[in-house]
Amino acid sequence: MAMEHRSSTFEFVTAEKVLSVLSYKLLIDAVERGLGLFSKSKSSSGQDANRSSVDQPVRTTVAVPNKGFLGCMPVYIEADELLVTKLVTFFPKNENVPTHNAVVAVFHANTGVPRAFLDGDTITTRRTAAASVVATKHLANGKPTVLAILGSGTQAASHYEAFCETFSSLKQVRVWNHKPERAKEFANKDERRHNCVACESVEDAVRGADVIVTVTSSSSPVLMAQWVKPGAHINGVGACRPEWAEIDPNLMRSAVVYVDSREGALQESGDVLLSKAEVYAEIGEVVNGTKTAHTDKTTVFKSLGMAVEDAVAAKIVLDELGL
Ligand SMILES: NC(=O)C1=CN([C@@H]2O[C@H](COP(=O)(O)OP(=O)(O)OC[C@H]3O[C@@H](n4cnc5c(N)ncnc54)[C@H](O)[C@@H]3O)[C@@H](O)[C@H]2O)C=CC1
Ligand SMILES: O=C(O)C1=NCCCC1
Repeated sequence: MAMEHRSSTFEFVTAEKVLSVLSYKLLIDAVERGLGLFSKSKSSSGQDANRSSVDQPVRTTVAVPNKGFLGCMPVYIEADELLVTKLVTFFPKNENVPTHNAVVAVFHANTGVPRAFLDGDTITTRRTAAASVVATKHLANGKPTVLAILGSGTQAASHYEAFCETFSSLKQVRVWNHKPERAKEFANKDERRHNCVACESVEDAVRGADVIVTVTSSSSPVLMAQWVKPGAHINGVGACRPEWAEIDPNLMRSAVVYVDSREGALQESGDVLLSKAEVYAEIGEVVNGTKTAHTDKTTVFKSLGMAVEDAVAAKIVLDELGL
């Protein structure tokens, strides 16, 4: 009987349904608030009326040797009564199926009963780009006109969309891929990409760019310090393993480094760990006004991805669909 009750109470929300309601307009504001709540939860005392309680341990992973990993990303956000976990796999060598696959499970916070399961690929794709937009809004030096994207996969596409939608000042988007034909395919995908040009080298793509996004599956640095314009802002989105890096260690050490979670970065980010760069702040601390946005300096936002971002995205989907 209990099983019958359960199976009739939770829904599976497909990728199509998620995409139909998860707009960047809603998502960027929600992710910004989520990042702020996450950083506030650790900095204020239990007596503080403005305290927010977000319980989000660092992602746990199990490896499948020479293939990939399964990550488990739980969170509880007291303010929203959200009890959520994402299960995500990353198999970078996949050829004919996506490299990332995920489901997001939402539970009723007062009973622990399952409420809904959502396609997690679409949530991961969009909320990651939304987090980069939030960091760029706070850390870019003025209105960006040139964006460089290194990598041309799923995240490249979502970052392209989210950035073009948010920053009307953008005049040119340059894209690079280690397989040049893939950069050309990306730039020529459809007429909406009229402002997009494929570049032969990373240097051609990033020279003079105001904002750079690294979204590759590379395990060694692709973005070199000497090519980056002083004052540029970089969103480092790939390299989610402690032994992987996408960004020149000299660039990591000379830039002001922001992260999504300090604890996460110190466990998972090869860009931070291998370079021994100092982490200046969490981006949520900038959102909360407790740390400075050094917009006049070269800045790096090292993003690893957080459950709090998945949870606020899931909330938008459930609210919009009335579930
Ligand atoms: N920070 C976050 O929240 C998240 C980070 N990611 C990471 O972002 C990166 C991109 O993810 P997706 O676009 O979904 O993956 P994808 O598999 O769709 O694209 C990967 C891109 O990297 C390129 N690439 C592969 N090997 C390379 C190499 N050795 N050098 C340079 N480029 C190489 C591929 O050609 C492709 O353009 C991955 O590292 C992924 O793990 C993904 C999701 C969330
Ligand atoms: O936050 C996520 O989701 C992921 N981050 C790093 C790569 C796997 C998925």
